[in-house]
Amino acid sequence: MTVLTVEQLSLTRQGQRVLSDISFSLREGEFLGLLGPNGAGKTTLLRAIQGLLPHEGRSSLAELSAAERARRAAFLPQAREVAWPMAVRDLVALGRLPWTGAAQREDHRAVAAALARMGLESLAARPADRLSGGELARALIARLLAQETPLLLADEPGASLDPARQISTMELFGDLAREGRAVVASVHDLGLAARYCTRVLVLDQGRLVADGPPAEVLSDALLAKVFGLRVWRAEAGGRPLLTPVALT
Ligand SMILES: Nc1ncnc2c1ncn2[C@@H]1O[C@H](COP(=O)(O)OP(=O)(O)OP(=O)(O)O)[C@@H](O)[C@H]1O
Repeated sequence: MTVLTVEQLSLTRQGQRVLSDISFSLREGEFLGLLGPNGAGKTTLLRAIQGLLPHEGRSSLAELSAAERARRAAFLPQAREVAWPMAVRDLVALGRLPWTGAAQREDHRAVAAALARMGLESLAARPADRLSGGELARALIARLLAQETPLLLADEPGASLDPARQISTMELFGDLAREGRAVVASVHDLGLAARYCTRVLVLDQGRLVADGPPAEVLSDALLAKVFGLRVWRAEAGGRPLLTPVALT
């Protein structure tokens, strides 16, 4: 089933074309990596498809009412900050607001499951402004999970996480996709994207320059042209492994 349709989406900010004619659709079961150099338009696209920025063209998600959109899609923004010193458990429970907005049994289950999935049980009562950067990042991912939406949108979910937690987060998103949800994540680590995403979109200066399975899309020619990189390649368990080794 299609969970998101984006058609000819374009966006201009302060006279500059930031996104040009982006079209793609996403089905349940897909873990889509949004790739591109700094300034390529990844954050702008993640926000525009939710209707958070005025744009031309269409996004099926942006057309929904705010309440319905919150039941369809959860969003992890790039900024890892909390405005109040609320307990981690309460921060994660904010993900439940689109559903009941009250402390129902289902909300407690979803919050507990999200805390457990991010290994945060022992920090649940800690005020969120007294967490390390990586712990706060995990709490915000737990809030994303607690929303229990068919579609998850995450802007650099690996930012601030140690290498093992970056891997476990990518594995978690892969598991969610296999369970029938759909995930879109902007990712700078090409190795992680190649290994865990089922599909990648590559943006370059606001244009969609490639869309497909990582093993096909992340060719030497594309990586050199878009990222200015050479990579070392191997394969493990049927999945591509790649590590940037030099600037071209
Ligand atoms: N508020 C703004 N006003 C004007 N231009 C903006 C604004 N925010 C971002 N831009 C521009 O839009 C373009 C795309 O930015 P965006 O943040 O979407 O890139 P990105 O691919 O997410 O980059 P990064 O990898 O650095 O996070 C950039 O050229 C940026 O300078």
